[in-house]
Amino acid sequence: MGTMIQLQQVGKTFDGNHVLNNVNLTIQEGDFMTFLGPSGCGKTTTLRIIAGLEQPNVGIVTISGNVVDNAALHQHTAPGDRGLSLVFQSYALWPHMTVYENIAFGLSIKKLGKPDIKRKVEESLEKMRIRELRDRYPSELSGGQQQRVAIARAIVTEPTILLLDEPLSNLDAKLRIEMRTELKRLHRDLKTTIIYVTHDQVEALTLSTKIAVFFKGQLVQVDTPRGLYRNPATLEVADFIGNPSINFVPASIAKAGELWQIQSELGLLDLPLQDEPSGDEVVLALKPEDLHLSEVPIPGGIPCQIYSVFPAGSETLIQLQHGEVTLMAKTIGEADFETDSTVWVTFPSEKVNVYNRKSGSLIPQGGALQR
Ligand SMILES: Nc1ncnc2c1ncn2[C@@H]1O[C@H](COP(=O)(O)OP(=O)(O)OP(=O)(O)O)[C@@H](O)[C@H]1O
Repeated sequence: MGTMIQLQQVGKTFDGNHVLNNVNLTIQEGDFMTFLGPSGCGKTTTLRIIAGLEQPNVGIVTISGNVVDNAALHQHTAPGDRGLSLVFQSYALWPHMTVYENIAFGLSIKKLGKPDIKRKVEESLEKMRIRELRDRYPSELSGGQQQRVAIARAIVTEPTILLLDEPLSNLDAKLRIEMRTELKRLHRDLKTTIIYVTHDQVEALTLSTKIAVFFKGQLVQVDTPRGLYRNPATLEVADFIGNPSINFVPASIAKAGELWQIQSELGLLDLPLQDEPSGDEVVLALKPEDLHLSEVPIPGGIPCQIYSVFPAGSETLIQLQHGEVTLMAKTIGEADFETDSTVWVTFPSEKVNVYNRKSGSLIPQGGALQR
């Protein structure tokens, strides 16, 4: 798999405001790369720069080995000349054309024969499950139906790169999940490189092969969904990923032989770390699902008060109190815990993430051998 798209030190300012700073990113052929981050962090701007709709003020953009933007040389290749079929799902549908005609349009300008066009349009209608809408006009469609037509129109030309900006945002919860399945299958079947913008972490985690996380115009982490979920690179990312939010516990740290001894309200913890902490203050991050609750005292169990219980059908959230520390635990299924009763909490020490308190950066666990 070759490199499809590369951004080197890309920066963008709008009216003197830096909306992208020093973005370095490589997208491989066949990746399903999702840009994830809170509103206004620069995801769409990055996508538009790749498409050529926006010009970076700084940096170089390369597509399939060709430089398409070099800010220093004032070099800019127009969107249509980037040697790719770029398709924005958000492009509006043609109002005077039926669904069928909208989808067929891209093929007819490619001068495909009528029978081929018909077959391909029928296929993409089928894939998006909108066959019954083929003769309607866009004004006769719901927002979600329009989105599905737009995706069908995007995939019918079999582009090498598909750019999708929040394509499922208008769909209701059930349809969203169905369409996620369809998009995932599409990616597998078409082997297209997909770049996908969303602020929905579940969507990012379920669909992508890689996720690029943006915060305030900075690219803070590029990782697989699993890597991102297990080891968020900063406290900010850790706070953003996971529902309910991850638990943070301030702690102090000191070297103890081969290990590091970490002291917090939850007690003492000895961990191997790959790097030296940048000071003696750290923050521990514990995922709600990694906390195990016992109704009887167990060795190493931290006594906690049940503050509140939130049953949610398939899972139960339990808010716990230990001294000044509040913890959220998540268990699968129904759980009958009495409010104000005591439980004993344990967690696997290898699942704990340690962050430098000042810089917010992760100090990965593991000895030198695991580097
Ligand atoms: N044409 C423009 N002129 C001025 N400012 C702009 C322009 N386009 C984007 N911005 C600003 O750049 C920042 C990044 O915008 P961008 O659309 O890339 O964010 P985003 O992460 O995609 O957000 P959202 O999820 O809300 O779409 C925002 O502060 C936005 O207001």
